[in-house]
Amino acid sequence: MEPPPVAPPPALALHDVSKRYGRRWALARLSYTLPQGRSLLLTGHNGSGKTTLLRLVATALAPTHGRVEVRGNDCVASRDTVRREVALLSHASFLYEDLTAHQNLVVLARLLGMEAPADVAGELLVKVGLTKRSDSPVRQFSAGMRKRLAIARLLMKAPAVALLDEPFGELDPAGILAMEKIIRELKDSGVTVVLATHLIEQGQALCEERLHLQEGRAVAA
Ligand SMILES: Nc1ncnc2c1ncn2[C@@H]1O[C@H](COP(=O)(O)OP(=O)(O)OP(=O)(O)O)[C@@H](O)[C@H]1O
Repeated sequence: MEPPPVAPPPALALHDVSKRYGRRWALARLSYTLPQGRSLLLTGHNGSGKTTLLRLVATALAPTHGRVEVRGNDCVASRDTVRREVALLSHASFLYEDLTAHQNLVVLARLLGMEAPADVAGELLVKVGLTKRSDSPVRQFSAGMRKRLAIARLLMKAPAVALLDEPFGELDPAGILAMEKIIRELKDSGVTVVLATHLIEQGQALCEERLHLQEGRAVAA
């Protein structure tokens, strides 16, 4: 008789995670498991720890105590593996200011070893509604345009886990609709979405699970 199939590791696992900045605990003894195939809405007031948690998962920070795992890989011990699987859309957009939108995406496409970088870049600019400004340098971009270009970068990376920190911030109504569509498409293609937002209605419509933080602890929403 065949042995029973091995269950896939969770998309995300937090094992008693704490993070301290100086004397301030931003996260305190957080444990949580997100099964594969589910998406997570992260809520909480300003300063409750959402960005800190996303940065731990993205391996931009290490926990002070405890362990964070992405698809069974420890975010500290297997940092390079995790980095290949996650992408973070954050307040800092990591764009080359003097390059155009199109050039920014071409640079990334080359780094990722893609064939036809210019074509891939062009298609993504259509998707995020930036074709009219594709040849403008990023330093001339508004906050919302930067957000659109940042999500194009994330899509190009095609991560298994997409970490979205306030993806709707700075976007106009059409941009919010476009972002919702992009998030739905990510989910439909099997990407795990972790979405931190103050727009709870939008977030609940997109995510099956919710984790609400209060002063770095998980509490009932
Ligand atoms: N680099 C840092 N140095 C010191 N303290 C920090 C740093 N980053 C965050 N903090 C503190 O950690 C706590 C959690 O901050 P965090 O940015 O994770 O919250 P947040 O839930 O994302 O807030 P917001 O909704 O305002 O984006 C806050 O008390 C904040 O002041």
